Amino acid sequence: MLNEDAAAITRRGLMLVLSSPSGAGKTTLSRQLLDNDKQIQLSVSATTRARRSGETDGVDYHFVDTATFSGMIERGEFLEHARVFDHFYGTPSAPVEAALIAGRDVLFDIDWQGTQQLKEKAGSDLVTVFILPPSTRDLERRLITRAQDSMEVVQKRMAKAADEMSHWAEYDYQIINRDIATSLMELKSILTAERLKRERQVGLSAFVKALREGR
Ligand SMILES: Nc1nc2c(ncn2[C@@H]2O[C@H](COP(=O)(O)OP(=O)(O)O)[C@@H](O)[C@H]2O)c(=O)[nH]1
Ligand SMILES: Nc1ncnc2c1ncn2[C@@H]1O[C@H](COP(=O)(O)OP(=O)(O)O)[C@@H](O)[C@H]1O
Repeated sequence: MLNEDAAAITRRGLMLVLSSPSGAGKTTLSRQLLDNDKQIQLSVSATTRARRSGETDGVDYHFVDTATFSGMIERGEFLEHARVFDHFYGTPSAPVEAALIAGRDVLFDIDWQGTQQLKEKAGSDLVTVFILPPSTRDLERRLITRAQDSMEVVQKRMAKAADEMSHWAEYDYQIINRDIATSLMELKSILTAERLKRERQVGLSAFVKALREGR
């Protein structure tokens, strides 16, 4: 490798997990991160929940029925899957494996149950971030202003928020999502620092060897 190749040092792809109580802002943050950074791609989950307006099948989720979801479990197509609220959610393995092999990073918007399963499988490839709302009132307001769920579903999500937030300390990083621009900057900083970790830059020894040999 030549010294001019510093930008091309082989790097191991990482798996960035975002979790939060529903409504704290992880979908908004994920979309902005994906728009800002072409090295990371979203792991598109399969779900049995109904599509919301503004969501696209195959982009935000693969919307499937329960029979299709069960078939995917039986064929071992999921890296992890869990029941959240009244629906099933799962991460298809194949796209994740392909991205990591190609040295690309993968973003996961999954709950604490999925995060625990991924931790067992992926170990140090995993970087986990928990998003907290600034207050309970803000969380409720965000769920209501999103206007995608009935009041009954909003109440269900609020009732589950305390339970979800109890898992905050299982994550590597915590971001309090007051304003989106600051949260995005914090998330990008985490990603940048994690990419620079020695163990992820697998091409570094060869690069330094070439530097030391004056090549
Ligand atoms: N374990 C697991 N959780 C998922 C997956 N996809 C989404 N989730 C989680 O399911 C929960 C509900 O997601 P959703 O219905 O989109 O509502 P949201 O909370 O408003 O984003 C969120 O906590 C997501 O992070 C998945 O593939 N696996
Ligand atoms: N920092 C923020 N300040 C104000 N509103 C926000 C912020 N982050 C997200 N929102 C709004 O809150 C609602 C819920 O956000 P969303 O990203 O769908 O949350 P989640 O994916 O965690 O359920 C959306 O209407 C979004 O526009």
